[in-house]
Amino acid sequence: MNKKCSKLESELGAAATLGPVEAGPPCCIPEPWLRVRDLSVYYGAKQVLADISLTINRGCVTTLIGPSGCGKTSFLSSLNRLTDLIPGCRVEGHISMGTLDVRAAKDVMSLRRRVGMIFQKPNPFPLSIRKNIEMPLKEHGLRDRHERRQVIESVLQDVGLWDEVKDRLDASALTLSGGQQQRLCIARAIALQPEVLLLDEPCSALDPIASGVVEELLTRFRGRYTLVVVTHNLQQARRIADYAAFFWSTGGTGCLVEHGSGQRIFDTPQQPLTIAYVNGKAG
Ligand SMILES: Nc1ncnc2c1ncn2[C@@H]1O[C@H](COP(=O)(O)OP(=O)(O)OP(=O)(O)O)[C@@H](O)[C@H]1O
Repeated sequence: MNKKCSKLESELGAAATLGPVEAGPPCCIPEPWLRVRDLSVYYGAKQVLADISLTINRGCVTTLIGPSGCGKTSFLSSLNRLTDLIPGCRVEGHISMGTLDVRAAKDVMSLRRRVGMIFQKPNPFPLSIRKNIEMPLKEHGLRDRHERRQVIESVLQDVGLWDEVKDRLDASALTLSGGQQQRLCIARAIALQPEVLLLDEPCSALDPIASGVVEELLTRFRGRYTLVVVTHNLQQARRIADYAAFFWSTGGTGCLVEHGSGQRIFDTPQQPLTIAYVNGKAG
C-alpha cells in the first residue's frame, strides 16, 4: 500500500466521533470525473472567470484556493448549474461529468441530486430535523416511509449526529448549534446519494471544534464522493487536499494559475504567485 493510502487508513481510524461511514476505495489511481474546459463566467458585462480548464478526479478531495473575489464560488456554482439561477449570469465553455454534458443537461434537478452543494453558512430548512432530510427524499421520489426512516438514521449516523438528535427528531433544525446545522446540511445532501459534493467554505462559519469535526468528516468521505472544497484556510486545504487548484484575479477576472497534487501545490509550487500565496505573502 502506498503512503497516501496508509495515511488515509490511519485518518479513518482516528475519526471516532463520527458515524460508520463506509468509505469507497481511496483515490490512489486518478480517474477523471469532472472535466472543465475553457470555462468563462460573466455577470452581465463583467467577466469574472476566464478560460478555466481543470480536471477533477473521482473520489478525491480537490481544494480550490485563492484570494477573495477570484471566482471560486462562481466556478463551483457552474458545476451544478446554480449559475442558471443568477439573473444576468452567463457561462461559456464545456463541463462534463462522466458522460454527461453538464451545460446541455435537460434534467437539472437530477444533475443537482448528483452534484450536491454545501454552503458557508449552514442553511437548514426552518423545519424539523427529520423533515430537513425527509422532504428532499420525498421530492426525489422515495415513497416508502420505512425506507425514508432508514435513510434518515443512516445519514445522521454518518455525520455523527444520530446520538445527539435521535430523541428530538421533530424539534426545529434551527435549535441545533451551527456545527450541528452544518452536519445536518451535509446529511441532507448525502441522503440523495450524490456523486459529487461541492463545499463552499464549509467550516468558515464554525468554531474550531465544529470545524475540526466537519473537516474529519470530509476526510472520511474521500473515496465515497468526489469532493470539491473551497477554503480560505490554507492549513486545512493542505491537510485535506489530494489535489489543489490556485485561482487568482487580474483586473476583476479570475484565472487558474496552477493546479496539481496537494503536496506539490503546497510544498513545491512552481508559479511565483502560488509560491507567494501559499507562503502567506500574497492575497
Ligand atoms: N450575483 C453576482 N452578480 C454580480 N457579480 C457577482 C455575483 N456573484 C459574484 N460576483 C462577482 O464575481 C466575482 C467573483 O465572485 P466569487 O464569489 O465567485 O469569488 P470567490 O473567489 O468565491 O470570493 P470569496 O472567496 O470572497 O467567496 C466577484 O468580483 C464578485 O463580486
